[in-house]
Amino acid sequence: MKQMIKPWRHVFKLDPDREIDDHALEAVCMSGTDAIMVGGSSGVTFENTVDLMSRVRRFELPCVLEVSNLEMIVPGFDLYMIPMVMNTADSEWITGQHQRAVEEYGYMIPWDLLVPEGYIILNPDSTVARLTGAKTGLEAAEAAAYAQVADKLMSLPVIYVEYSGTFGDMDTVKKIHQSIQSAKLFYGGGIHDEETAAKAAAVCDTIVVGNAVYENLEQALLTVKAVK
Ligand SMILES: CC(C)=CCC/C(C)=C/CC/C(C)=C/CC/C(C)=C/CC/C(C)=C/CC/C(C)=C/CC/C(C)=C/COP(=O)(O)OP(=O)(O)O
Ligand SMILES: O=P(O)(O)OC[C@@H](O)CO
Ligand SMILES: [Mg+2]
Repeated sequence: MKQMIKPWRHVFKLDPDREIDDHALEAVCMSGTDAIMVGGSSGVTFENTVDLMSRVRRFELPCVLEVSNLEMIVPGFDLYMIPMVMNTADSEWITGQHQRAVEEYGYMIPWDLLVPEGYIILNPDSTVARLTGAKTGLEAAEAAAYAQVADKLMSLPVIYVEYSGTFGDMDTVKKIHQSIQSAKLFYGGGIHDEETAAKAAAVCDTIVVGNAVYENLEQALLTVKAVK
């Protein structure tokens, strides 16, 4: 099951805390994207997550949950992506919440469906950077070293370079990509049209498009074309 992420080149990330009408949701799900990732850094609850999952489930593409709090865990997703923030000193976001989740869910956890992600958060102005106390002012070599810790020491299957809200430094993403061996590199942040999609797709395995869906859907849909 976990292998399903390997060929993904394009993912739309939908936020349960934001409105999307049926017409827009259909366009996103029928766009040719490889998967829908459900997630967000704030305002995500059990209710709004169930609602979005059941609407996405009308379409035939993979639908995965990116877990950012314990309240949003809903059964029925294809996979559960579990962020572990590499560049924070606050262990709460590396193993702390995870330890409590395992304690709480215990034997119910479908381990085969869990995909840990080594998160490297690089936009200092993002909600997620503030929330996790991420050390964002990294040189490319420093970021690449975090990526190698995730890939070569911790054997995480996914490294996620997160510039949520802004288009990042593609040289840094490229250096990270060149430095890793086994993990798949996801990039997200500020991809809003075909051009930014193509630039990001050239330096990572999988691009993730979030806010653009809500800000300019027509342009957001063109990001699929850039990687296919
Ligand atoms: C029966 C059944 C299905 C059981 C469920 C099994 C399961 C999934 C068990 C849990 C196992 C487990 C170990 C869970 C971990 C729990 C947890 C809360 C971990 C913490 C994760 C973490 C580090 C969160 C920090 C925030 C983060 C990295 C969020 C990722 C999403 C993100 C960056 C969104 C960006 O948000 P966006 O909305 O774009 O931001 P803006 O507001 O700035 O736009
Ligand atoms: O919303 P954007 O900036 O596209 O970022 C996508 C994703 O990486 C957010 O977690
Ligand atoms: Mg967002």
